[in-house]
Amino acid sequence: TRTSRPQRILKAVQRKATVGDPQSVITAIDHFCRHREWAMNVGDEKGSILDSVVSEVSPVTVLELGTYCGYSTVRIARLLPPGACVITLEFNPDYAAIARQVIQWSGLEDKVQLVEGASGDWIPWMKEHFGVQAFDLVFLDHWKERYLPDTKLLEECGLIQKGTVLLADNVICPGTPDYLEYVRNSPRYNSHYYRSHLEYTKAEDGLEKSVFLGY
Ligand SMILES: O=C(NCCCCc1cc2cnccc2s1)c1cc(-c2ccc(F)cc2)cc(O)c1O
Ligand SMILES: [Mg+2]
Repeated sequence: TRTSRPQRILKAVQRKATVGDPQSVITAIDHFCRHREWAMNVGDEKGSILDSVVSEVSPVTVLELGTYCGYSTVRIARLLPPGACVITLEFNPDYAAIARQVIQWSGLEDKVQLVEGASGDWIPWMKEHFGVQAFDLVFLDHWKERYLPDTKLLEECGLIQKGTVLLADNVICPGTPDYLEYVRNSPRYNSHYYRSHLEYTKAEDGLEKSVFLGY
C-alpha cells in the first residue's frame, strides 16, 4: 500500500478530529483502529486505566518510552496541569514525524517534548539535556525486552526516586516476563497488575503499576 499505517491514522485524525480538542483525536484514532485497521496504540480500555493512574499521580515530569503515533502521549498530556510536561522517546523517525502532527492537531505541543532515538542512548543524558531531577511517572511502551534494562538504567541514573511510578503496557501480550519478575519480587517496588485486554481485541493484556519505595 502506498501510505503507511501511521499515515492513515494521521489522515483519520485530520478528517474526524477537531484541532485543539485532544478527546476528539483520541476518539478518532480508537474508531479507526477498531473499525478499519488494528494498530499498537494503548487503546481505549487500557487508556482509561492510564488516565486514572496519571490523574492519581498528577505528575510534573513524565517519561514515555515509545511514542508511536502519539496516542498515549495525547492521553497523558491532556491530563497534565500547566507547567507539567511529558518527554516521549520514539526510535522510528517515520513514527515520530506522524506523532508530532497528531500531538500538534490535539493542541498539546507545549506540554510535549518528542525525542527521536533509542532509550539506552538517551536515558543517561536526560538530566543534563532536559534538566530533569527525577521522573514522577514513567510509561513503558517500547521494545518489550528493553523494559528491564531501561528500568535498571533509570535507577542507576537517579531518574527514579522514592514515589516514582512506573506504568508498563503489554506485560501479558506481547509480554515482559523478566520485567514483571523483577518489579514483583524487588523489595524496592510495590506492584499492582491492572487486568485488561490487548488494544481493540479480546486477548488478555494488562498494565503493571510499580511504585518505587526508595533505597
Ligand atoms: O512492540 C510494541 N511496541 C513497541 C514498538 C516500539 C519500538 C520502539 C523502540 C524504542 C527504543 N527506544 C526508544 C523508543 C522506542 S519505540 C507493541 C506491540 C504490540 C503487539 C503487536 C502484535 C501483536 F500480535 C500483539 C501485540 C502491542 C503493543 O501495545 C505494543 O506496544
Ligand atoms: Mg503497547
